[in-house]
Amino acid sequence: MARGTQRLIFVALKVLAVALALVLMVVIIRTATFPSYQTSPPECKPTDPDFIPADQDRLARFTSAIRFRTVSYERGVGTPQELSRFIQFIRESFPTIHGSPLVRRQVVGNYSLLYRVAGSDASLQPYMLASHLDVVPATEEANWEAPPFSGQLKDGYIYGRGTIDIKHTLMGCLEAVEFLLSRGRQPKRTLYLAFGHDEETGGHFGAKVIADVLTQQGEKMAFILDEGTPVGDGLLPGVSKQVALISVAEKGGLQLRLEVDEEGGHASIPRSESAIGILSKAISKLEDSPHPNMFGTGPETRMLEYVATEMTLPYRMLTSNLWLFSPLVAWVYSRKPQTNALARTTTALTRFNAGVKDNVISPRATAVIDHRIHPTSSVEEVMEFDLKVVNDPRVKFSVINSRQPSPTSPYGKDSPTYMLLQETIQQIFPDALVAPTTMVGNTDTLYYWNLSSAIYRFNPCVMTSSDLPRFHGVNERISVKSYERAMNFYYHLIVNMDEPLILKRYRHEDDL
Ligand SMILES: CCCCCCCC/C=C\CCCCCCCC(=O)N[C@@H](Cc1ccccc1)C(=O)O
Ligand SMILES: [Zn+2]
Ligand SMILES: [Zn+2]
Repeated sequence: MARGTQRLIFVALKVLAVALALVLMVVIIRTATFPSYQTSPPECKPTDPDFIPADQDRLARFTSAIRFRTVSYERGVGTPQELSRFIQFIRESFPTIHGSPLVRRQVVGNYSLLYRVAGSDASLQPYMLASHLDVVPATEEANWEAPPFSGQLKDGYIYGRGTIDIKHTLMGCLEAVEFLLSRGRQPKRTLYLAFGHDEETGGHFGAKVIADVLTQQGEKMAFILDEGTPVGDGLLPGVSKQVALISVAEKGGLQLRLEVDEEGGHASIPRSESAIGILSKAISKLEDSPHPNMFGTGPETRMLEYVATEMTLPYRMLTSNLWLFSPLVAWVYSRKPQTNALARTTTALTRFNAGVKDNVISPRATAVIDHRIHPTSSVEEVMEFDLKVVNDPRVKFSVINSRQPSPTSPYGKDSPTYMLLQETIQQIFPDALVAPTTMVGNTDTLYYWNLSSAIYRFNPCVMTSSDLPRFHGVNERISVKSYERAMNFYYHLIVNMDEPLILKRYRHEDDL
């Protein structure tokens, strides 16, 4: 090798070594100095004078609520009589709310409830706590440890459909307001309680109508809090502490029907391709072609940064240096369904129908695909992607339902409402970190976009990964302690909203 070439290689190696040393230094410095986003407000204790205990009466009210079979089956098909009975039960169970001159109650869309609790200072913008009255059906009843509509108490847990989705927040909000009013207190800021009756089938006749009513009344909310992500225990890799996840955005949705119509006929004289075969190839292509991994562009990235300082060293190093390791973390995210759902638009094949008889070639095959769209993508982008992937004019696409991803609500120290939520969560869950994230399922908040630019989705309940299948699944349950925390969470949120110290600390948005 010529001496000139040798020298060049030597210099190149030296430059590379210096560059690597510099990168390593930056990685170490960032790991050591990465900021903490957590706060430590005073903990809420059972000895506090304004602690709401899960006493016999409150537990009896909650278990009774679980016994109402307020099931939604499909769009427009629910259980109207049971909803009416449940509404009557609510009316009788919370006498202070329903007798208070401060409270106006409206039944909206026949079965949804909208309460307005008048604040003492009309100059302050109101806010809204949302939940829903309906539940999904309970299947596999025989596999439940206690019947799904029993509200049975077993080993410290209340069993039943709706215990974590979402009658605990519905009843929790009502208990909090009842407690507040029965102590003769009036909030400074007006608050709304909005309870839709068909969230589980898209909210078309409940939340949508609530939103119309509020829009007609010209209301704008300082913030809205609806059902959402839980306090995760062991859900985030590399974090041993619990992490309360506040969803500051919600994925969009695109439900597509795919249809192939071909000639059918006798199974003894088949053609080379059938409707079933053509459709199978199309959906198999879609399943094999995931939408791009968007890690690094949405709240899923910030979620990691919010807990970075509490992570084990390898994770902490990666998370504090996403400028370098983002592709690696994106790959890690794609490996598990829960994190994969946060990082990209997902594709779920939910229905496949064809054929009527063993020896008849079906002239028709249909399938349904349920996409959940990443906050940085759109319905149009997803449609275009799918058409390109399938690339077969024999496969007809039609849209069953679509919703764009939500706007992202403000979060972090610059947002007083987010900080109010964070601090309230840490009062009730003192061991938990708090982080923003994206809601991968959909909620009634879709209809509330025009009412507020600060919409949050949170479920005040600790959940491990083994609890997640209980959502819409078998053995849905909540511990008595968790229900107690839910009631106190809403009560403290209401009180904190009027607490000058907390507001002063973060006050620099006009709406607060
Ligand atoms: C590190 C990862 C942490 C991620 C944690 C994820 C925790 C997930 C927690 C809860 C998920 C379950 C709650 C989902 C509730 C969504 C409510 C729902 O099912 N909505 C329906 C709405 C709908 C829309 C259109 C037609 C019918 C119904 C839905 O999304 O399908
Ligand atoms: Zn729900
Ligand atoms: Zn649900």
